[in-house]
Amino acid sequence: MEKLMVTGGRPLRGTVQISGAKNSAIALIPAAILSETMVTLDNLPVLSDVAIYSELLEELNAPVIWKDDQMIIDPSALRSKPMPNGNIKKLRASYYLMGALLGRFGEATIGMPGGCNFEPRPIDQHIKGFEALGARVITENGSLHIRAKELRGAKIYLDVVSVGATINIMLAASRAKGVTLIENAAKEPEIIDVATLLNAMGARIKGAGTETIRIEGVDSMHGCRHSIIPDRIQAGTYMIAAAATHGDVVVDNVIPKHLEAITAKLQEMGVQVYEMDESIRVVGQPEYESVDVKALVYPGFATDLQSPMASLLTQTKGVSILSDYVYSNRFKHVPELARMGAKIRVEGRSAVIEGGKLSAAKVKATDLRAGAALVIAALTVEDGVTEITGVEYIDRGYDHLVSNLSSLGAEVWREEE
Ligand SMILES: CC(=O)N[C@H]1[C@@H](OP(=O)(O)OP(=O)(O)OC[C@H]2O[C@@H](n3ccc(=O)[nH]c3=O)[C@H](O)[C@@H]2O)O[C@H](CO)[C@@H](O)[C@@H]1O
Ligand SMILES: C=C(OP(=O)(O)O)C(=O)O
Repeated sequence: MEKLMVTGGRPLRGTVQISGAKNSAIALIPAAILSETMVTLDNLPVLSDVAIYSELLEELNAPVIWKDDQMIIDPSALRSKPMPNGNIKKLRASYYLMGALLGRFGEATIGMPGGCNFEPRPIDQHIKGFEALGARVITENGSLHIRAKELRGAKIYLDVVSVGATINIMLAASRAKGVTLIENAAKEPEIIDVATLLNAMGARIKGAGTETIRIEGVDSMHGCRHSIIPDRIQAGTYMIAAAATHGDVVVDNVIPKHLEAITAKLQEMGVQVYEMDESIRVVGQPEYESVDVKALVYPGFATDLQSPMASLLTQTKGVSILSDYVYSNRFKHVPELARMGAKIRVEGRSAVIEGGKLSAAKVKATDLRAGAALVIAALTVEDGVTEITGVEYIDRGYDHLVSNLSSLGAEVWREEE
């Protein structure tokens, strides 16, 4: 196991290139198995979740060629197989194999997903969707057994706006007979990205990115080439890090529209943010106003940026309230930030954060974005070296983190624990 070492106190300066979105990639890879011929994905991020997913496809007899930021998936000899354990447990998005295998074979046996379990993350809306499409779903020995004699289009109203359920239902419904309507669908950019790939593979999906998605099932799907959208969460993390270190950073290869909520919040604090065509420049200032932030579903402030934002809010001159309306208890970073001297406490679904200087400490990343929060906090520390363990979580979502931060002038390195 490795740990991350950070000597902070240096403003980040320069340009950072953002890779493709993790949350798209790990939905697009399983989506590819709905095709009978080869699918090529470009702008793929180099992340542990992507590596695990490519192994999952190999297990299903779909060979994968992955070089740099391109993956070629050959699902022509794909076979249906129960996948109760192993790699399935290593990532959250393994649940997309439920929808994809159900669509392709009318059956799937998949273990309960793993990944970042910062709080219970039910999948009842996924199950409700599969059942509405005519599948029988049984939970046994920690796996879901999903079978359908025939998948039939249906109208599905999601009780909770869920990214995963929206995508999983889209996957299965693409190969159902007739029309499926998903009402109260999630609107995240990654959902549009998945619909774009599926349509290029021959699906008939309309309305992705709105709260009603219409899917007309098709009998067969074919290969295509697709370029993954930029990772708005990685981009937002670098924007926050630039502000927290009072630096000046151009975050390149992004879709500024996807970053409007974080841009607006940084500007409200007094950070200068300039939007360009495919990049955003963040110019830090000596002092920041405290602000209140509410994490919501898209286009609201992303919950995945809530923990990194907590670190920035320790650098203001007042008291900020950071609430999460997607996850009620996503605050595992709070005790770790407190170890670094942050005046922070949890009240209900909010963190109350009083500005003040942080100090170096030994801290632990307990999940992906909690890890990002600790890296940002460590970058602000003026004296000493911060040690961050649990780097394997950070590697789920940030590729080239050490080289990216180093090229921006940070002193960051990895060491064996
Ligand atoms: C792989 C991936 O894309 N992960 C993202 C995805 O996770 P994921 O798709 O798992 O998150 P959801 O959008 O489903 O979850 C949103 C909320 O709905 C609840 N819920 C969800 C499904 C369900 O069946 N029942 C239910 O109650 C969850 O507990 C949560 O409170 O969206 C989250 C919310 O933007 C992000 O934090 C994750 O980074
Ligand atoms: C929670 C996250 O991912 P996952 O849903 O894959 O655990 C995240 O990306 O912040």
